[in-house]
Amino acid sequence: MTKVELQGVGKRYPARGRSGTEVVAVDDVSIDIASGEIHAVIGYSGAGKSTLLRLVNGLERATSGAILVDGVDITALSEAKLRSVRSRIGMIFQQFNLFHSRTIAKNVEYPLVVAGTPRPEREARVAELLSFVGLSDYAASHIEQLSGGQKQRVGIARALATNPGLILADEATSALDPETSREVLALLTKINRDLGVTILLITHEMDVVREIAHRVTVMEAGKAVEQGEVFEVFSNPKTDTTRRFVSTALPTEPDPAHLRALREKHRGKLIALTFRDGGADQPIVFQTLADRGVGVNIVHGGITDVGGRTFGKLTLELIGEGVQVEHAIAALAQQTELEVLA
Ligand SMILES: Nc1ncnc2c1ncn2[C@@H]1O[C@H](COP(=O)(O)OP(=O)(O)OP(=O)(O)O)[C@@H](O)[C@H]1O
Repeated sequence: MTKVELQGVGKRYPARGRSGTEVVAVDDVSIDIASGEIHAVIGYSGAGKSTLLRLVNGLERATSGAILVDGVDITALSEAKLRSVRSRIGMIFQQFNLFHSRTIAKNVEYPLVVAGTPRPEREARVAELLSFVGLSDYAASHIEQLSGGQKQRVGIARALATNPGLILADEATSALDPETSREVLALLTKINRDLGVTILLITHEMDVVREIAHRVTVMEAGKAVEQGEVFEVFSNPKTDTTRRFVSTALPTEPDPAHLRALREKHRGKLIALTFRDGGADQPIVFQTLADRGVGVNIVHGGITDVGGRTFGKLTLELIGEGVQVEHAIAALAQQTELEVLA
């Protein structure tokens, strides 16, 4: 279990050539990652996620701020001391970064060889790791004989070899299909839960965050623009960037063009209701409408799970006499978050 604290971290790259300008890849980012937490950093291309990850494993030096790994500021360490910190950090990559000329067992064994672990111990550990990731039968196979999901399992076994307290995952599932992604995410969840390993992952996929992260930082142009528990951040987004991520994976309100199309088709009053854990649920809403003799069509949206909690938006068409519909809207507004759309 490892705790990571980023305190006002910045990374600037000097201008390239005469006419170039300095690049601020990471700009005053602070993140507290508790021991045993799965923390996701989400952002679009160029937001600074990869740079941030390289700063945490010490492959690059921050130009400002402090990065404390279990209380030790790695920005101030010598290269030799940094290597020792790095040996307690496992890395997982989008393109797996495996040795194609070696067997699966040899790939997993590699960090143990580097760490100087004696051979009998290494062999036992490799067998244990392959069993943990469900690849015991593939020890003697070569990388090209494996599917993408299996390759990532080898990557994960290798990352776990030296018993790290922290795993850094760089777009670990971006190269995989949705089904295989879910299996790999389930394995990461198991590692976190059963072994207590802290995980810092970077991604541009909202589904990854929704499925496994406890807390999230949204990055944009090098800055951390939102941060907190996954449910809190995504059920109540404050920035356009976060709203755009939410709309890729969660049912939200129709955009203006879609709303116009809905309006063409549905002549009744259109309202959007927000459902969240602890709030009014659907039976109450539909009962309220039925009690007032108001008919209803669900025309857009859905309900899903965010960080293990219910969240969603439904756009409804209300059908009935004007005054009944107005009364129904007033009653619903008492029970749940409601917006009259058109
Ligand atoms: N070594 C470097 N030298 C100069 N600029 C760099 C360097 N590495 C990254 N950058 C710049 O820093 C910014 C952030 O890049 P970074 O790769 O960290 O973003 P990202 O969010 O990981 O995006 P992607 O998912 O596309 O990798 C970009 O403008 C990028 O061009």
